[in-house]
Amino acid sequence: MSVRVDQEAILRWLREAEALGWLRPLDGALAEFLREQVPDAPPLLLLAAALTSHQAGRGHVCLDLDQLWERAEPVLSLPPETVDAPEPVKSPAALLDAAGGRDAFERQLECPELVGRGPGSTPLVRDGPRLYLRRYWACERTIARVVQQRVDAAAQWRAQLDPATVRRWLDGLFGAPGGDGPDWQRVACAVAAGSGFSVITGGPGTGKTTTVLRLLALLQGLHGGALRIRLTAPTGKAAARLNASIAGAVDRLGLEELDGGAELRARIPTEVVTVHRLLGAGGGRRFRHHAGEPLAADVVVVDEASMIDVELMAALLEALPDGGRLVLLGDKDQLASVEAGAILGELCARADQGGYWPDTAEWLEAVSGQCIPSALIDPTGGGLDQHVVMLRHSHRFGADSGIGRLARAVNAGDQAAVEAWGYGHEGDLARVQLADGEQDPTLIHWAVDGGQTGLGYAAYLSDIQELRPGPDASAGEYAGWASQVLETHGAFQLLAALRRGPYGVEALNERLAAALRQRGLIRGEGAWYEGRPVIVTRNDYGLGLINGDIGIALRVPRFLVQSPEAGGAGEERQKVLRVAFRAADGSGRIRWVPPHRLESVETAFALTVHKAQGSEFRHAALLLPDRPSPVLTRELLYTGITRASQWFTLLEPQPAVLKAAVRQRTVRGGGLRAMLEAAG
Ligand SMILES: Nc1ncnc2c1ncn2[C@@H]1O[C@H](COP(=O)(O)OP(=O)(O)OP(=O)(O)O)[C@@H](O)[C@H]1O
Repeated sequence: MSVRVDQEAILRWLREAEALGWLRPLDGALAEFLREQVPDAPPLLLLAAALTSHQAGRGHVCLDLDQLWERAEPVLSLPPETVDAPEPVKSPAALLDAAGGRDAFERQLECPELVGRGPGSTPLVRDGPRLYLRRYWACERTIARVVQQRVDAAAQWRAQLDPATVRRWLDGLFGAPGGDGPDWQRVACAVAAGSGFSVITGGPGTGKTTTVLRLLALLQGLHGGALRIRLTAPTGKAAARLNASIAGAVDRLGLEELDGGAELRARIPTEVVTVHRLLGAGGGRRFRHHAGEPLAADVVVVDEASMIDVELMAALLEALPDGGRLVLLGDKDQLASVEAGAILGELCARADQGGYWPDTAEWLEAVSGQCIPSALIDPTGGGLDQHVVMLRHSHRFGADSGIGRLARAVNAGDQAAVEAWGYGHEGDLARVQLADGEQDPTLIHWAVDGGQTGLGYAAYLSDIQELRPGPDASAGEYAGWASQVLETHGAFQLLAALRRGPYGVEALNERLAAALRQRGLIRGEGAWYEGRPVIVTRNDYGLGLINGDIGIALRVPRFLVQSPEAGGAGEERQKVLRVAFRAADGSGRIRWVPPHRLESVETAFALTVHKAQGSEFRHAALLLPDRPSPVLTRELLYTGITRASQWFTLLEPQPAVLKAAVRQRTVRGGGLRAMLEAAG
């Protein structure tokens, strides 16, 4: 039975949902704005607009109406982070039902002044079962158009290559082909060499970086070293990380052994910039480079492409010159961008199955010498699938690695394998039950002492005391100390799925600080104390800090941070608290920042998995909450597990939560795939 749900009832619900923190003020403001534009706007349309905006704020480009009707709660993640809606606020699903079901809802979305079906100026766009804010629809359309142009031009790109020459180069770079099954790294180089647009996806340690560097050597080899190549990553953190590792990775390629290898090496760039910098971010929203002023680049490589959002991707694709080649690298199974868009996931939707056409497989064999397994050949595959390669072998986590096995099982949704994982510590994995809920001292034992691994926070806090430079130490010695403390700190990280509640990072940070104080590992009250680890939550160009940077508060002599050359004694040697950050340029230099200058930082004893994306720790411990939550998904678990390079610990109060999380997929609304299929 339907009840009357009028505009006032909807707007009241939106205000209540906002007061509860379920929706952002922006979401309700959109509904109010639409009502001002069209005073008799259908009430459910106002609700749908607010929910579309809510989805955009949570990383969804659109509101998928089919999914909304199937399972509103996980799709909207409402009520958030808790399972029960406090009475008397209805869940949105109950509200929709009360309003008369899907037919009534669909009828109310027919409002041409506010909802368009394509290009135009309405604030909302309806495309199939998807409802978009116009801006996101336009971005997705741009991405689909540019990708489709390049997919359509595949034959021309391949025709420019002589298969025998490519094969010779690949043999030089990879050695003669051999081994069981195809070497997907070679296949990836072949796919990307024969295409203006390609995607190389793979889990941790599958060799994405190594492969792309070989690809660049191949392309430079084929073009006489004349290509202008740009390396880029969506976040400053990811760019800095690649910057720090790329020179070493180029060295390991062994290019010197090739004819002309030294010149080739010199033609492979090692500088990685953010996509914003590449495009020339100014003060406003427009970039310096766009369709009318394309980038001066022949090849653009985007690392960590799973973290790129639709707006940035659309801007990048528009700025790509016609003959420019784009290569996206990333792990399709990781959590997607926090901003709107799960582009890599959508582009790689069929990467596991291959979907290569027989003539693609034939061409790939001719140029790479690798035979594509018949299970991955499909004459009905999509055009886009011919441009996607998945690296399937991890060089970091071999068959005997527990972390690798667990990550694969979680990723595949293999509940039996996950359930078979018993409590205890074996090899590189530990599964620990917290019998006494969030107050269980075992949690502190693992976070502070690292359990059997010995890698917990006590290690860096001890370094602070034990390695502290003597009274006459130089600025360089202080920097060396800070560098060591940051290094030891970076070996361990406690991760949590949630922000709020007893198992969320906020409560954990407080609990850990109290436990460390009790142990005498940190001293002093107040917000700032020596040893406080902080994470930067917003880019601060003035200070040269980027979102995701981690620093540690340390006591240093005043002279050091005011005028390092001055030296000094007595008064001058008085200690002040400064936060030590590693400079982002990969130089390892230490920057000392006064705490009061840091406007957007949070304590980092515990981090959400989202925040830790793009980082890696020797030991990562993931704490699950005591009951299922819409945010606790397979992708979140996988991303958490793969942050660990040597040891992974799962801390859980309730074994059922892990099982539920493995079953639950992150639902991302997005129509890129549908747009490409419609165009192809
Ligand atoms: N074909 C290969 N043979 C042997 N070792 C390899 C091969 N490819 C990569 N490696 C090694 O595996 C490790 C991981 O490689 P790489 O850093 O390229 O992977 P990635 O996928 O970029 O990793 P990440 O998870 O950091 O993104 C490196 O030590 C690299 O030298």
